[in-house]
Amino acid sequence: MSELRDPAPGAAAAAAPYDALLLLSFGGPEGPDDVVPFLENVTRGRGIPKERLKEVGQHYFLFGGVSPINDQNRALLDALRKDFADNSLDLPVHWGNRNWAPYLTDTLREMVAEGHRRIAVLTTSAYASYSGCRQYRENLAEALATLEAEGLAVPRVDKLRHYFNHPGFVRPMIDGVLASLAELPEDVRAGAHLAFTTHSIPTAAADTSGPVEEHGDGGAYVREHLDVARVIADAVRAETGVERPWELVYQSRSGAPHIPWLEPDICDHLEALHGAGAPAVVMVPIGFVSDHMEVLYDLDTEATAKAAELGLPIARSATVGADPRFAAAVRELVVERAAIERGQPAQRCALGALGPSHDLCPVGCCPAARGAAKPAAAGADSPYA
Ligand SMILES: CC1=C(CCC(=O)O)c2cc3nc(cc4[nH]c(cc5[nH]c(cc1n2)c(C)c5CCC(=O)O)c(CCC(=O)O)c4C)C(CCC(=O)O)=C3C
Ligand SMILES: [Fe+2]
Repeated sequence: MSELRDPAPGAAAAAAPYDALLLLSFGGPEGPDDVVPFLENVTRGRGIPKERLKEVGQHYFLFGGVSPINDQNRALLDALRKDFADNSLDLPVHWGNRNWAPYLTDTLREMVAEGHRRIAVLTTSAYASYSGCRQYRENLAEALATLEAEGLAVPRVDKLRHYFNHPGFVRPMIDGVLASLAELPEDVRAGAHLAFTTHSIPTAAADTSGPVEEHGDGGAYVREHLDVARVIADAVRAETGVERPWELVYQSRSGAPHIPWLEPDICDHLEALHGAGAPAVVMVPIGFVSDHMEVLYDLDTEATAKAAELGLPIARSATVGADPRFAAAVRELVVERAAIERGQPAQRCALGALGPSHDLCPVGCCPAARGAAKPAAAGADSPYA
């Protein structure tokens, strides 16, 4: 079909050397019978207490055993395909997950069978950290090793740079905060605080997130989130003319209680804000790409119930999801990286103070906390070209 279109001059070559994009995500259960096996996939070898697993299973059962993440990814696939078609970027988009069907290895096997050899990878995780970056790179290496063992061609996979500060990721969230403020009762709107939230991770993982020179004191993970929070808070102030207190807080902690994770938790934060007389709060889930379970349960259910109990007016702003500006940002990231791989100049958009993130994770980036180091693809230490 694509041969029948009349591409804009140069557009057909804009993705070269890439011949496909892979959307790489977390995966989630599609019904009640999937919940326990899914949780086993997620937590294999990770030392999550049984009690916590039972509790998280309940979150999924509350939603009929269906994770919202799969439909979110289907919507993002549609948005990407539409954006690429509208902009004559002739690049097929495939989808594979770490923890549930469609599994990454199966998707890569199909892509190889279709003849794809040079694949750009977009993960549904915007920031540096072991869980959000290296673990996906390990999953890619494991999948490539499986293909190799099956005697199949091993494609080259390049992970697109972290997009936490890309305007196409940040601007929809700014609009989301403005919309949430408008939803609050008028008498508390001007005094509303902003609570930026992200996934808590062990402090040891935060401290070693990002390239080695960024390790220490929250590492790249905390620094990147603070930069995005500041950009959004500044833009909201510029738009509303109101200076609002804001803070970066955390949610969705798991792991054993004696291991320190990033704090404060959103629920404790709401309590503290209420105690200090804050009239209202907007929760801004900057750490998440779509409205998956962490957002729908931990914020929209648990934290929202906490606020109701306190009598604290609260709103939760939108994640980017399948926003067309995010789809366009992904196209820009592909075209940018493709130019770099061809040795040509590229436009690298970024808001905030940190600048565009690296293309290739350097050696020592986001190490795993436990066990021997596993091979990781799409980085300077990749065993694959
Ligand atoms: C940084 C980060 C992100 C954000 C970046 C990104 O998006 O990748 C994220 C996203 C997600 N996490 C998800 C689900 C889970 N995460 C868990 C456990 C953990 N997450 C961690 C970190 C992160 N997780 C960590 C350090 C653990 C401890 C165990 C380990 O070291 O691996 C567990 C086990 C039970 C529990 O919660 O304890 C579940 C079920 C889903 C799917 C939701 C859905 O189904 O809609 C999504 C998008
Ligand atoms: Fe998680």
